[in-house]
Amino acid sequence: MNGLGNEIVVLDLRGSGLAVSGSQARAIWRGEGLAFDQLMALQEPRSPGTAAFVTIFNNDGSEAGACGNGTRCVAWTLMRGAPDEELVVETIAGQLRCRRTGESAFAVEMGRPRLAWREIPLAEPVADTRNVEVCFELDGASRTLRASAVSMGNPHAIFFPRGPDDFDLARLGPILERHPMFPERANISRAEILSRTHIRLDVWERGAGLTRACGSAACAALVAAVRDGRCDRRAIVSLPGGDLEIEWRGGDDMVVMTGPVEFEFETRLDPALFEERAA
Ligand SMILES: N[C@@H](CCC[C@H](N)C(=O)O)C(=O)O
Repeated sequence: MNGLGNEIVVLDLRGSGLAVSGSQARAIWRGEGLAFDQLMALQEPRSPGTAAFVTIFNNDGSEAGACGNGTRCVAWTLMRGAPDEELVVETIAGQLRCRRTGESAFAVEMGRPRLAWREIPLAEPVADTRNVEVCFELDGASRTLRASAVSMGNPHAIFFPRGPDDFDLARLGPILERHPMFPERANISRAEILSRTHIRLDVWERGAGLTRACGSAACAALVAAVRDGRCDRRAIVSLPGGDLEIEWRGGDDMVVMTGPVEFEFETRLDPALFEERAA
């Protein structure tokens, strides 16, 4: 499947008694036609009232606590052929309520943003996480950039450069993703405020690189823009793959992401094959 071109494999392991490891996820990514940005592995629910437990892998085999585009794909998969219009899934970061808003469109309550330095996490105390100083060497010269850091269940650093040419994401993404300030690495975004209700966003994803869209980054970017007083609480976030609507609700602090999904194809995997490839 894909969510705005963010390539997602939904692997339904419910009822199989199987689990997938990081090295198996990497092996699946090498399977023919299966290259993904994220793999969403569905397992039996762990908490009452939830439809499935979802383990999220990036294509480098690392695990993530959140994936907005992938969660919409999971909602589509779980609601397929069922009359349900709403369900809750669980990840290591918490429970996410998903609601159908159109034939192939879903709204996901992505959780409350975590803004304290320990929660993101950052490597050292930072009083104002809207203004995190990141120093590094590039071409033999020292550079300092400032990011707004937000966790949406996964760590995000949002940069607001003067113009897109001031921030070469393909070059800076891999350096900043692994910067010592981000002990669990970070998703790196370049954001441009087009108006109070419109943000343009490009994302270098932790564990996956440049992608056409990243739902949790879109949420983090709106939160960062609202914290700076630059955007209203509801805005369109335009990514290379298309638009997401993001709202950071004032009442309950919840961030809600709404957008489409696309089904591409379905196949069956032989677990033995991927055991061999992972070895
Ligand atoms: N594509 C995702 C984010 C996936 C996880 C991320 N790369 C991480 O490691 O935190 C999205 O749509 O949110």
